[in-house]
Amino acid sequence: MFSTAFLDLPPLAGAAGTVRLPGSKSISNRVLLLAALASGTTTIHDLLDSDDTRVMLGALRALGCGIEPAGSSLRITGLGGQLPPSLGTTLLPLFLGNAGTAMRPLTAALSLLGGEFELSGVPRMHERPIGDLVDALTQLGCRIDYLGNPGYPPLRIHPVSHDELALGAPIRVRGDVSSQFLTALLLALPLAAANDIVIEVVGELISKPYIEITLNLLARFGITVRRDGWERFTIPAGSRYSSPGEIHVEADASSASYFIALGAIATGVSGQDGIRIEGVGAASIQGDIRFIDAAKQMGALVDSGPNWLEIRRGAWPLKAIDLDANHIPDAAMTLAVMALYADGPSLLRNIASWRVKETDRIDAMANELQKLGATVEAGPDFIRIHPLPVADWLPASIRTYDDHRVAMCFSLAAFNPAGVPVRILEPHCVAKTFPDYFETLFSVAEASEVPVICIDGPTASGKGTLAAEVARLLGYHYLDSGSLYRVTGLAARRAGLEANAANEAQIAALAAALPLQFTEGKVLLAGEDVSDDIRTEAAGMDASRVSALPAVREALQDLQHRFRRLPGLVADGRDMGTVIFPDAALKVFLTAGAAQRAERRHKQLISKGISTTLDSLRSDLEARDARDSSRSVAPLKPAQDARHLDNSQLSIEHSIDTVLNWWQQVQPFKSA
Ligand SMILES: O=C(O)C1=C[C@@H](OP(=O)(O)O)[C@@H](O)[C@H](O)C1
Ligand SMILES: C=C(OP(=O)(O)O)C(=O)O
Repeated sequence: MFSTAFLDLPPLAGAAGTVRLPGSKSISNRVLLLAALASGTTTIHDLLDSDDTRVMLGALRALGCGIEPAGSSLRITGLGGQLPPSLGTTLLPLFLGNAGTAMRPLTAALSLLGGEFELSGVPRMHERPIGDLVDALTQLGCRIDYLGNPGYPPLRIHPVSHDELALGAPIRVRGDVSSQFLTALLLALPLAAANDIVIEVVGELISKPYIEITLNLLARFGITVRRDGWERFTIPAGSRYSSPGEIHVEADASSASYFIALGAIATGVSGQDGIRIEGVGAASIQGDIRFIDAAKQMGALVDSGPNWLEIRRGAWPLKAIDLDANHIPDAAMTLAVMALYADGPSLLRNIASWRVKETDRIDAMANELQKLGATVEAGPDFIRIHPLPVADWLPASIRTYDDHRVAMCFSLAAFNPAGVPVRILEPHCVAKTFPDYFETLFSVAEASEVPVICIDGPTASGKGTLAAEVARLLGYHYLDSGSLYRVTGLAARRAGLEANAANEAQIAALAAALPLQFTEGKVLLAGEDVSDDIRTEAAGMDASRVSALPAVREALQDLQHRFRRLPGLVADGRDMGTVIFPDAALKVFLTAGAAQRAERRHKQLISKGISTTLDSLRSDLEARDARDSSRSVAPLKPAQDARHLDNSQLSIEHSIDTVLNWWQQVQPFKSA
């Protein structure tokens, strides 16, 4: 996951390949709750691991459910419809983040389970309505207090015995603000179904397909709800949750919408065409699978099987769409960005519920689309988006409002024909349902040019620390080119290859494919931390022998180029800006006086228990500088277009700020 303050997406040129998507949020949280209410154990395969499921799991654990890993799956031991006596009458506070699928169903279930609970969430959760559900439950005899604003969480739930509940008359619930209120009642009321329980929906039910998910999963847990249209639902007398034993979670169809759109928008790359999505297919039980119909209407070519989808670009520009999107409220946000690439204005109607989700999504989408340059009209329950001509695209910093879907759908704007980059602020909000969204996008997308920052400089100038930190703050990859010969030497030694000309081709092949990663100050070779192994005297000797082999030098050059991957690279070394990445957008030549560098190295060595003198270190450094800058191959010299940074008197923070400021200066973004 990207935990950076912002993530810059360079203009993306194309995309192709296969993605396997994480589990459905709506299915995961329903199955977790049903497994918790049932007796016995349920093994859940392919469960989503994200903020929304973590808060649900945290709550279930606090309620006394058994939760243990079973390989890559999760085994839940249910409560059998009863809270453990150990919970007693003490107040149990439960924090549910911003998960509607946890807050609403748990409110209903806990009201019927008995016990004292306090349910709260993030500030936005306290602005998301729950009054219609609380009204339905209080009408039944449940006791729920508002701890903040009436109609909204946080809530205090008090115990009531089932004898006190008025279950004889139909329970009326409004369905026109959120379908999750009805879902919550359907999931929880089997707890009290001594007789038939009837639920009547007041007002036009929205987001209907989510009710179908609920009914489908209830059936998997042994409860068959009778349905009369969308107005009346009957939970039969004697209904009991019975675990299916094992259950698989489909991949998330709403998450699939970004990749379906990607297939519709992007041209292929390197001879490959189209996006294949695995884990969800046309037969999905999720309503958002109907996004494929909208995508097809806009021109996408879609093939599908039971558990996969394949999407290719068809019509281009896309065809404008006019759609009642009430049945796909989440995925429809993706259409709003696709509309930028259409042949006329697109209208998404009947989407008033957007205003009470993670943020006011109608306002958020209108604001951010306008920042890209688009003309947008919005009203209480619609949004109309005009396509964006090539010349009108602006490089924008997209505010994400702590809304995962805003972050994900705006990434699609990086495919703009104008070649402008897109900045996504607070990209970590995707953790709500798809923590590795951007990594997944980068695994199939290709940029015409991946940005590179080069930091070159003499030994002990602090370039490694500076470069690694700049990379971390930007979410970029990091290349410590100075360690490459050492790692190659080590890899050759481990493969039993003496570092000599006879083994040159083999060592070069090894070097070309080194599975290397530089993270958190460590050098990882195939995931193993070799930071100390490459610093030994012997490793130094091996390094200098392999570096004398021309084929190895060439292979390492290719390897270094391959570090240039989305979303960007910070490379440190001696010839990054001059030889390896001459087209880098920012080159920094980092220096410090020999005295300061000797002092830093001295401190470093002392801390490792190695004794040495400042004077000898300083003369070694000066001799090495002279050798480095006079050698014929890739001498240490600043690139012509490098910016010089002498950090002799600067703190590391100051150096980092300087480089980041320079980086901002070469970016086209205006502030958010
Ligand atoms: O029941 C569910 O799993 C959901 C129902 C929908 O909410 P509304 O019914 O409030 O539209 C949807 O937006 C949400 O992401 C998940
Ligand atoms: C509306 C959403 O979430 P929630 O389940 O919290 O309602 C969503 O995921 O788009």
